[in-house]
Amino acid sequence: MSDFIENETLFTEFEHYAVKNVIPFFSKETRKKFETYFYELNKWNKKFNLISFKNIRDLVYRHFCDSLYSAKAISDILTVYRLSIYSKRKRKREGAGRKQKSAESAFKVADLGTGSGMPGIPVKIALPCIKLTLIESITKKCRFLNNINNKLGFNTEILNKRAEEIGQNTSYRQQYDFILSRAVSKLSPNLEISIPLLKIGGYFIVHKTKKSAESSKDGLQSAENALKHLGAKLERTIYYNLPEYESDYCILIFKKHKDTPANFPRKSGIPEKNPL
Ligand SMILES: C[S@@+](CC[C@H](N)C(=O)[O-])C[C@H]1O[C@@H](n2cnc3c(N)ncnc32)[C@H](O)[C@@H]1O
Repeated sequence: MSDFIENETLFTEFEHYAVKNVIPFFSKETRKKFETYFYELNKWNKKFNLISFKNIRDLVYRHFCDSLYSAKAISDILTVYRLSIYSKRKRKREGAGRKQKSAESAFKVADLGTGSGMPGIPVKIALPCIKLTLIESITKKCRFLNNINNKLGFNTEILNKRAEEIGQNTSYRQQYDFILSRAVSKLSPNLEISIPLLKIGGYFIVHKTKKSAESSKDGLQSAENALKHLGAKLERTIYYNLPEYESDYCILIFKKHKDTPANFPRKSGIPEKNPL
């Protein structure tokens, strides 16, 4: 019972924080889905060690809240193009045309190196109309992803493969509007496995700490060559803090402006071992 009250209070705090700082729309359904994800992650993590978190506050703030900043980045980008992703329900009520609705729900988003679903699952909870693909090379994590996909009633595509392989497959190459990535690798290899999946004009949204984005070894400076080869440019950086954490966080948003040459991504492991 005390666990239940503790979780209820935590989720109410989380909801208030999210609505004030990250996403404007948090329905009862949104909360229920986050609770289901929280419950399933706690249950599976005991057996399969899918993700590290110190306690339940850490799971909710450092993982869920942080992931929601990817949803904010997507909706900010779409707002610039006057395509509010939150408006689908409102337009439905108002009886808007079928053509407009199908255009909005056609955004294809992939989370590359998603692990136990972050940031992809929180983003799909916040923005249910996106078409989501989760890419993860470890099978036990994909088993969890299949389970949570069913529990949440989503029709997410789950690819249990290396991103290098997917990036050379014509069914996936240059097919996505947004690629998301969090804690997968250093910036240059992360760009090499992500940018080939984007359509021209698509966005790569990557979570970093401010410190790592600015570091000469891992950060933006070290990725200049990769960006030139891959045909992408840094468009924008969003800085933010998370409640209870001292680090400064940021999201780097890159835009793809031309075709990626056919030799990228290179074979599995090479982008990491021998960064561009
Ligand atoms: C540190 S975890 C982060 C997981 C998740 N993004 C998060 O923020 O909690 C990195 C994940 O990326 C996956 N990964 C790393 N390189 C990959 C690749 N080339 N293709 C597919 N998955 C990859 C790993 O298996 C691992 O599950």
